[in-house]
Order: sequence, then C-alpha cells, then structure tokens
Amino acid sequence: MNQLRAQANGRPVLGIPEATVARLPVYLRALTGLGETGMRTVSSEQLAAAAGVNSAKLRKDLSYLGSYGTRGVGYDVEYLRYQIAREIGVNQDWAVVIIGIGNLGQALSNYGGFRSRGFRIVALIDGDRSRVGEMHGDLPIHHIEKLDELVAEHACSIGVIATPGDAAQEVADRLVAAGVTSILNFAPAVLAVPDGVDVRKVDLSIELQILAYHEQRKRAPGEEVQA
Ligand SMILES: NC(=O)c1ccc[n+]([C@@H]2O[C@H](COP(=O)([O-])OP(=O)(O)OC[C@H]3O[C@@H](n4cnc5c(N)ncnc54)[C@H](O)[C@@H]3O)[C@@H](O)[C@H]2O)c1
Repeated sequence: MNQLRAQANGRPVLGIPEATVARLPVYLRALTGLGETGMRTVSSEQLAAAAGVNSAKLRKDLSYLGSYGTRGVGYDVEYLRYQIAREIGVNQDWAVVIIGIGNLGQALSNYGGFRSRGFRIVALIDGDRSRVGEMHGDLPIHHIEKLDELVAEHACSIGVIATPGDAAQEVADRLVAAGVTSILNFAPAVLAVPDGVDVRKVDLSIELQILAYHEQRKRAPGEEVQA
C-alpha cells in the first residue's frame, strides 16, 4: 500500500505517501521539543534540521497536510504540532494491550512516555498463569483467556506482541478475533492477518545492522573491524 488516506473532518481527502506518514511522528517529536524551548514559530530549515531531513522534503511533506507556512515567518509551532497530531490520530486517546510480559513487555509497560503521546496501556496479558496478578505500575497481569473481555471493556484497537516468536501468530489470531485491528509486533515472526488489520514490526537488530553498515563505511579503506 503506497498511499494512505488522510482524513479531514472525517472525509478522505487526499493520499499521503507512506514515506511521508512515517516522517510525521519525527516532525511531531521535533516540534514538541522546539515548543518546550518556548519557540513560537519555526522556519522550514530549522524544523528540517531538528528533524534530520532536508527542508525541501519537509515542505513537500507538510504540503500534504495543507500546511505551507507563512513566507518570511515560517510555521506556527503549536498549530503545526496540532495539525500533525490530528493527522496521525494522536490527539485521540488510544487504548493499548500488551501481550507477553517478559523482559520487553515489562519495559514497555513501565515506560511513561506513551501516555503523553496519546497511548494508554490498559491491560497486560501473559500466557503464564503463575504471573497472573503480578503488578507492573498500576496494572495487574491477566491470563490470555481474558483477552476478549479486556479488549471489549477498554475498546482496544491496538495490541503489542512481546511474546517469543513461536507464540506470535497464535497471539495475533487471538487479538484479531478479539477485535484488535492494529498490531505492533516485536517478536521475530512474520504475521498473517486479514485485510483491514495493520501490522508494524519492530526489529532493533535491523536498526543496529544499518548502523553497522554505516559505521563500516566510516572506517578508512583496509581498516579491519575487530571481531
Ligand atoms: N524487536 C526487537 O527489537 C526485540 C528486542 C528484544 C526482544 N524482542 C523479542 O521480544 C519477545 C520478548 O522478549 P523477552 O526478552 O521479553 O522474552 P521473555 O521470555 O522475557 O518474555 C516472553 C513472555 O511471553 C509470554 N508468553 C509466551 N507464550 C505466550 C502466549 N502464547 N501468550 C501469551 N504470553 C506468552 C511468556 O510467559 C513471557 O512472560 C521475543 O520474541 C524477543 O525475540 C524483540
């Protein structure tokens, strides 16, 4: 899928390229940082530098939102932040369920930064009955058999999978059956899901490999990487 549908007043208006959609959270984070320093307006060059992209690309991306800035003044930081947040959907409050409360699931459940970005972790779920009732922050672990009930109770549309890879498909199937339509998958597994369900895969080792690739090219020719 190359084009995502943008919504304005609930109506689909134009296609936003997926690469642009992927950069919107980066702009949002940069704008939040600039806003916190007290900056009221920002030029496309300043925002591009803060976001780590080139300014022509930034202007093109923002034009998809109908945001062109004011010549000689730039963009209103707060308004642009609001526009991007609305486009991404983070002006809403999204209920999130995490499945698999091991090392990673616990770290995610203890991270306080999701809430300020519009994501509320509402339930922690694990397949190990001996973990039921264990508290992380102010949430207890529930057994996976309670998944349907919890998803319905909290109107969860987003599920995070942090189970081992061999359990991930089964967990995804259960999430979909419970009504979850977006899955963030940390497990090393390729998930099959029906149309209408979005899956994003997070793989930190791929990110590290990309860094290693660039690191290798910074070295002088002939310089060996120590194993
Ligand atoms: N994507 C990344 O960058 C990245 C980084 C770290 C870990 N991981 C992956 O995240 C996953 C979790 O890693 P971890 O170190 O937290 O593992 P862990 O073994 O500490 O935790 C896994 C948890 O999943 C639970 N579980 C197992 N099967 C289940 C099922 N069918 N239903 C519900 N819960 C179930 C276990 O009881 C356990 O609590 C692994 O797949 C790991 O490879 C990915």
